[in-house]
Amino acid sequence: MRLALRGGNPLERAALRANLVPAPAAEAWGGLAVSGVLVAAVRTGIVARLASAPGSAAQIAADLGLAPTPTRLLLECLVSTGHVKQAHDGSLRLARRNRRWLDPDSEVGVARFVNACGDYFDWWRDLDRLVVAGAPVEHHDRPPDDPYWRRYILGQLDLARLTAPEVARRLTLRPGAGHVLDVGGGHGWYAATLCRARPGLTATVLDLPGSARIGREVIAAAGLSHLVSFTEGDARQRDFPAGQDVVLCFNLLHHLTETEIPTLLRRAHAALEPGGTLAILDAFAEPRQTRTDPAATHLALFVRLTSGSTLYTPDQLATWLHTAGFTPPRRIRSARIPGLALYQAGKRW
Ligand SMILES: C[S@@+](CC[C@H](N)C(=O)[O-])C[C@H]1O[C@@H](n2cnc3c(N)ncnc32)[C@H](O)[C@@H]1O
Repeated sequence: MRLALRGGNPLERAALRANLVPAPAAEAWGGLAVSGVLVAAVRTGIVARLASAPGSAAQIAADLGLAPTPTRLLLECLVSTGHVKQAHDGSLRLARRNRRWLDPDSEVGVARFVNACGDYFDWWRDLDRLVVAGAPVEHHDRPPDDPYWRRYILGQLDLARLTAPEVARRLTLRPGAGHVLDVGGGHGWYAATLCRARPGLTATVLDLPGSARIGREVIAAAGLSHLVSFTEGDARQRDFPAGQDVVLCFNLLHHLTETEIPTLLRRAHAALEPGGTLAILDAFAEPRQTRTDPAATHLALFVRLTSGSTLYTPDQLATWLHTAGFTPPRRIRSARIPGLALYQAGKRW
């Protein structure tokens, strides 16, 4: 996936190709600007307002009690990026392409993830501190009642809703599997979707208190508390409850260090019944790819910035799994899950 500066017309494209444009200046300025506009449009309620009905900039500002001129300017930015369309009479509406992603009522909406991205501004600002001193943000160390957890976990829920049905469909579980442990499961949506797809399954999510608190609310609001329960704890420090048929470990490894992961995998192995399944969903470094992927390299740096960790390679994962007592992992490919890889391994002994 490219994170690219593109010309808007043939002349601009030619100027870019001829290296007449100071691309680094445009990239340093423009990336933040596009992100800031989207985050503010969600946080101020402009996106939700546009999703409910079209309106002029003045109407939208009045309805939401916002400052008229900045609201108009922000809406003009959204029109310029194609997120919003303007009719001849000046009324504004969410562009059809973006409605499915930004409408709060859309089942695949990601507005809450956009909202969560607002937390990243401060972190990127301090990137030079990481590079100088090596000190990450450690965002999981916040107190459990910090409002950050809600933004974080609801943002992750938006992404999980996109992929959970396919993940639930593609995982192979042994017949009669009854219990799932979702380590670092946060919102619990992956576990809930799996349980709904396979009658007879129930799940426990093990997560830090700040995440578990939000996850409980998410699952209760969906009426799924009979399928998914939560237990609070640090997966690096405690054993996992025994008797599991399935252990999920989704988007957690990239928050952990090379010494923490083998221990966690040994715990997962100990918790599983014979023949049980471990499933791992995560972003991985792909050193064998000839072309470097800008989205992946930036994600690797982001992970270092936020958790002091990194993206690991599939080979590292295979070695850790082998040492912990799992069968060689089977990679489940999916075009619907860009940037993420789903692996499944069985308990070997
Ligand atoms: C990126 S989110 C992924 C949430 C969910 N598994 C998903 O894939 O959408 C990472 C989750 O791991 C949890 N987590 C991070 N460090 C943890 C730890 N040491 N013990 C337990 N959970 C942890 C976070 O609280 C968060 O819920």
